[in-house]
Amino acid sequence: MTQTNNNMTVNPDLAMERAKCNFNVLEVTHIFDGGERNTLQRKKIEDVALNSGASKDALGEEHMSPKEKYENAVRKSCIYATMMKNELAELSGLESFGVSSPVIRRTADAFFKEVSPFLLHLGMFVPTIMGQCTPEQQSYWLPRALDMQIIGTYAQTELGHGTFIRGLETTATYDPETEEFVLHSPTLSSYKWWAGGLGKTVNYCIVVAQLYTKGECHGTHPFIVQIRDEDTHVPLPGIKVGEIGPKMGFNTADNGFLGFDHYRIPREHMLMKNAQVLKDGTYVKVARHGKLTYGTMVFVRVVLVNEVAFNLAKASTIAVRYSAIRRQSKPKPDEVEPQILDYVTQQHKLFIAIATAHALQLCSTWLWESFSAVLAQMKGGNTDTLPEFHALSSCLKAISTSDSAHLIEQCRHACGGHGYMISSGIPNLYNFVSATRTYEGDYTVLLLQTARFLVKAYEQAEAKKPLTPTVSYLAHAFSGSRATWDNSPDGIIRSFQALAAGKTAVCVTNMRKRMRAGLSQVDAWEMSTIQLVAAAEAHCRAVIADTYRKEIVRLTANSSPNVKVVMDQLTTLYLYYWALERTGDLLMFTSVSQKDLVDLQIAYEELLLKIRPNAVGLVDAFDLRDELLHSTLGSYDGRVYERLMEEALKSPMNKEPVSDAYSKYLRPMMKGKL
Ligand SMILES: CCCCCCCCCC/C=C\CCCCC/C=C/C(=O)SCCNC(=O)CCNC(=O)[C@H](O)C(C)(C)COP(=O)(O)OP(=O)(O)OC[C@H]1O[C@@H](n2cnc3c(N)ncnc32)[C@H](O)[C@@H]1OP(=O)(O)O
Ligand SMILES: Cc1cc2nc3c(=O)[nH]c(=O)nc-3n(C[C@H](O)[C@H](O)[C@H](O)COP(=O)(O)OP(=O)(O)OC[C@H]3O[C@@H](n4cnc5c(N)ncnc54)[C@H](O)[C@@H]3O)c2cc1C
Repeated sequence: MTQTNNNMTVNPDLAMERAKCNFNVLEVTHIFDGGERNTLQRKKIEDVALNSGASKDALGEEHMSPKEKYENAVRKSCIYATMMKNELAELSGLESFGVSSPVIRRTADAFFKEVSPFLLHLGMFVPTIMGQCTPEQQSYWLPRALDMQIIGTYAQTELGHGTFIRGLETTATYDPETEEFVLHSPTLSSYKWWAGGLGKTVNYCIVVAQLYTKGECHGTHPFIVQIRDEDTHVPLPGIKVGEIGPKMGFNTADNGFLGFDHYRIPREHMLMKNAQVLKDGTYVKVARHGKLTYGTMVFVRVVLVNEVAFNLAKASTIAVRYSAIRRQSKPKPDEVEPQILDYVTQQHKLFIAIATAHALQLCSTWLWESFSAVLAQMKGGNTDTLPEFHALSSCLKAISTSDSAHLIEQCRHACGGHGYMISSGIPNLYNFVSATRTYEGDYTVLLLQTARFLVKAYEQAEAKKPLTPTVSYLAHAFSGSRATWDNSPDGIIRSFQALAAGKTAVCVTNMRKRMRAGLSQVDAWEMSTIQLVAAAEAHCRAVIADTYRKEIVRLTANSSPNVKVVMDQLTTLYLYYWALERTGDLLMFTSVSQKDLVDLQIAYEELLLKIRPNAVGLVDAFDLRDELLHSTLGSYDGRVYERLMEEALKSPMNKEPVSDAYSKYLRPMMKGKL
């Protein structure tokens, strides 16, 4: 058991599940924390952040008005930020510890059922200062931002444009007379829209605007802009700012709008690491790659893979624990109603969620390490690996957010009616994660970025030129025969690669055909985009499967035999699941036969039964404290029905025996007096 409480009464079904788990849960926790030392450190941090009870609300957040919810979120953000500066900072010592560290995320999530109004400050404002400022600018802004003397956000998206950054309309025109930039919003569609914390919380923001100097436009560049008085918080003259209104989720994030009326900022407030405007207005390009100003977005895409893996782990913990205590139906009349976890269809819904949380977490660590390597190379002036990394981070961001949102919704389905309750915790998880599919680059748009890279790589392979590591499998795309099917894990990964190569080849062939028929290159590309998205998705699935498998083999090399077995079962389940989801593609691009697929389905079903006894152990190994789950259905003790009733009784609707609506409306209507 990874979470103990001596006085806790645990639901007997959950206790039974824990007793029959045949592997060492703590050993698996250590694997995913990156070692025992990290687990101990994380627990220490969680104890400091959560044991005081500061994360709790007197009244459930869901019963508050929007204004109360926001104020409560600010209150807790301030408590949390102060804790981060003091107690938590002192406890840090792990190499990866930082504002975006998964450890911080774990504790922060206990404070916020939705999100903190400081999310963009820590998630994008601070990283932009770190990534886009010159050393002098950094030494001025960073200490103030880290100390929370100023609070900022990242205002890039406008009413009219989000995806197409080059289409942004806000202008920053340099005036050499005063050595200032004049920020202006020329149209309604140029108003900044969406930035988190902008509505009411922040006093500064990064504004992305079209830079004009000496009458010439140099494209979009980032600026640091003060929008509210540092003392009174009143918006400064020339600034029009407000909150954008209720959303599906993120309702404590005060996403905002922002317009400028010829608003002046000092020249030094342009972030000048990658490009500069000199005092006389001369534009100087510093960076060797034109897209380095997009760096914060790339950073957040990397962070998001971890973010959604964590939220999927929460949803699967809730749904698996609930499925262990929930009994329903009577397939065998002489026996008691089974736990719903015993239904194979339920296992099919849930075990892939556990495996995906593992796969994405390991991919996120691997992606983070690749990112660090790319950054190190860029420090030395080498940007050669950036295109491959952009392609990789784009597709991993797209697929991880989309798969996680889908599987969190599947976890809700697995909890039946109770999963629909806000108190189950799942709706908030879904609302949060479904937004990640859109923000920081829409799903389709990012997969098309990966597809651009794949097509270029395919053409290189065709010309027998060397390929970068993540697409090296394309070299085998020209053998002329279909890939040989083999149901071993490595064989299935090779088939996924064959599928990605085959789909890319189809796209290239179709585009060439269309161009021969007279279409322009742009139109031929456009007509092929459905298939290009599918090719990029297939590529990404091959990358995830390969990384997951390799990392598990590496990380369990010294594990105990039962841990090795259960981790191997889960990776195999992941491979079988996706092979069975893509049978049509496998029939097109590999030698797989109908019999092979029937056999694979049976092997998959048998695997579900093997994993079943360890299901609760597997989610316990995520080691998510109850404070993080915010769930009546998923708490460690499994007291589901008691918690559901306790929460229902907290509803303000139950405060009065008879609602005012009775005397106002119901009674007059029923007595015919309305
Ligand atoms: C107390 C509280 C505690 C709280 C805890 C806090 C903890 C924090 C942890 C959480 C962390 C983060 C949470 C953050 C929440 C974020 C909320 C949301 C924010 C946002 O959404 S910000 C806005 C994001 N916007 C986007 O992503 C826009 C998407 N669009 C694009 O990226 C691009 O425009 C594009 C990719 C669609 C195309 O760009 P464009 O300029 O038009 O280029 P093209 O001409 O198409 O391409 C030219 C070539 O350039 C290549 N390219 C494009 N982008 C890149 C890149 N980034 N890097 C490298 N190369 C790039 C492109 O591929 C082309 O190449 P080619 O010509 O094919 O060779
Ligand atoms: C909760 C939330 C928080 C956000 N926070 C911030 C923030 O803090 N700061 C900030 O600057 N922004 C923020 N955003 C904005 C976000 O980054 C954008 O909404 C996102 O990048 C998508 O852009 P869009 O809204 O312009 O969608 P659109 O591009 O208009 O997408 C609409 C549809 O058009 C399709 N489409 C668009 N272009 C193409 C194309 N070239 N090819 C094929 N299909 C295409 C898309 O696939 C999609 O189906 C936030 C958004 C949300 C939802």
